[in-house]
Amino acid sequence: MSVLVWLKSDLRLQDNPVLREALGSAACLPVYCLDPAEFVPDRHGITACGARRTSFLLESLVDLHASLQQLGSGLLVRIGSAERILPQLCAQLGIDRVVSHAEHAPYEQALLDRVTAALPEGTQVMLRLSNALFALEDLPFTEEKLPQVFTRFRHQVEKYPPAIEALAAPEELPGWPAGASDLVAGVPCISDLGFTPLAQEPRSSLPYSGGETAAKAWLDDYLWHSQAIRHYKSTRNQLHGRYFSSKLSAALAHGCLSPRTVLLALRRHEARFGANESTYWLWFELLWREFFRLSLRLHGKRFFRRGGLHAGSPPTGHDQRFNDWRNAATGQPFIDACMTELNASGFLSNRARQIVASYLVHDLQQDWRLGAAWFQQQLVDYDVASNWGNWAYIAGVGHDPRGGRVFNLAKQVEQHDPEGRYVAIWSR
Ligand SMILES: Cc1cc2nc3c(=O)[nH]c(=O)nc-3n(C[C@H](O)[C@H](O)[C@H](O)COP(=O)(O)OP(=O)(O)OC[C@H]3O[C@@H](n4cnc5c(N)ncnc54)[C@H](O)[C@@H]3O)c2cc1C
Repeated sequence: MSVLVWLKSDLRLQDNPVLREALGSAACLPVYCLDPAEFVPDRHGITACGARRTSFLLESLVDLHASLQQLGSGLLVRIGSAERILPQLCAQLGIDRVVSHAEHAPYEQALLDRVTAALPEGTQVMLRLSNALFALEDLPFTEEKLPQVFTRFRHQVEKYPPAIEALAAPEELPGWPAGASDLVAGVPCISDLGFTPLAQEPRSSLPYSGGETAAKAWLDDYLWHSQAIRHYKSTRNQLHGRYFSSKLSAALAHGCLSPRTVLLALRRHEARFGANESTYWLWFELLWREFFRLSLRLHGKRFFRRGGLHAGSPPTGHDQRFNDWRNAATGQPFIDACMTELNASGFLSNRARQIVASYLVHDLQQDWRLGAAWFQQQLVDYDVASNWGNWAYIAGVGHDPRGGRVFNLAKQVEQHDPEGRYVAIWSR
């Protein structure tokens, strides 16, 4: 059996069920497709994937390629759409089976369907859920019965905790199929995708670069060396710095770490040093991530509608105020500092995300979906479910039982940046 492993947001060896499916096959070709459509601006001048995330992605691919080479394999990275590239490779190399990550979002599912339909007749497709905390069959409710309020979801999961296990990294992998040796492995540069190479942003709070190796080292630092986790509950709403929150979002979004690997490491930390309210709170936040993923699976395209899950009526349309917001030119120093950080570094603390999102929707009265699209372009840790789910929540058309969150800018600044230190950092 000759297997093509189509990697997407699962760029790691450890706890990767997709890669594990290739073990025991005669040949295996790991492939990643960089779709140029992701880098083309839409009518608002917004691309699906901006330069900072692309840079992190390419670093992750370089790291994965090196790790795969050590196992006797390697990563084939192609620029082009998966629906064109994968069927061609399957036909050219006589691939019997394509293994990939099962999707939970409609756009990604539609692509998967198109790829499947275009594969040569007889090619099997095998899908594995690789970035979820829980297997669907282990949840204490069916997918359709997902509680619509997070607290109820959390209570159910805590009352009937699903099993958490992580797969070991493979120790070796089958080589590439015969005929693949003339294909060139390796990763393109960012300029091949139309971006100007970026310098590191010295003020960035994101403490690591792309790839499983860096992500594992950061997780070790956070849980074991610095033990910053022990104060997470009291620091998580801060705005700037290396250790105020876990910074695991980028590693999770690109699949450099699986959520199960993170949770099991957290449990080991608790077994050694004791659980406290901070270790509990990291689990709590990982549950939010899982909740949004399950919700997106259930609600599909409704997740992206202006009226969201309840056919609500948040502000519609946009004008110059949206451009001012995205260009950090609103004239509100705190909002402009946040947007400067986002645009320069690709990262923003959770509190800053909430404040700028609330400001765009509730103060500037702009369509929340444009804000979500701008975050999608700019965030290194962009995750379809977490991004659109949080934006809808703040706009009052998502899962918030209180019907949306309005953050009073003056109060937030008073509470979180009373001396203007954060604004000073990002106004330079
Ligand atoms: C408007 C808006 C947009 C957002 N867009 C994204 C996004 O695209 N990708 C993303 O990963 N998170 C998003 N978040 C959630 C949250 O802001 C980030 O996960 C967090 O700031 C990342 O930093 P951290 O890893 O240090 O988080 P920590 O506070 O250390 O949390 C640990 C992990 O829990 C998860 N998590 C924490 N808060 C949330 C939350 N509110 N919703 C879902 N998961 C959460 C993340 O995986 C995070 O890495 C968004 C929040 C808002 C308000």
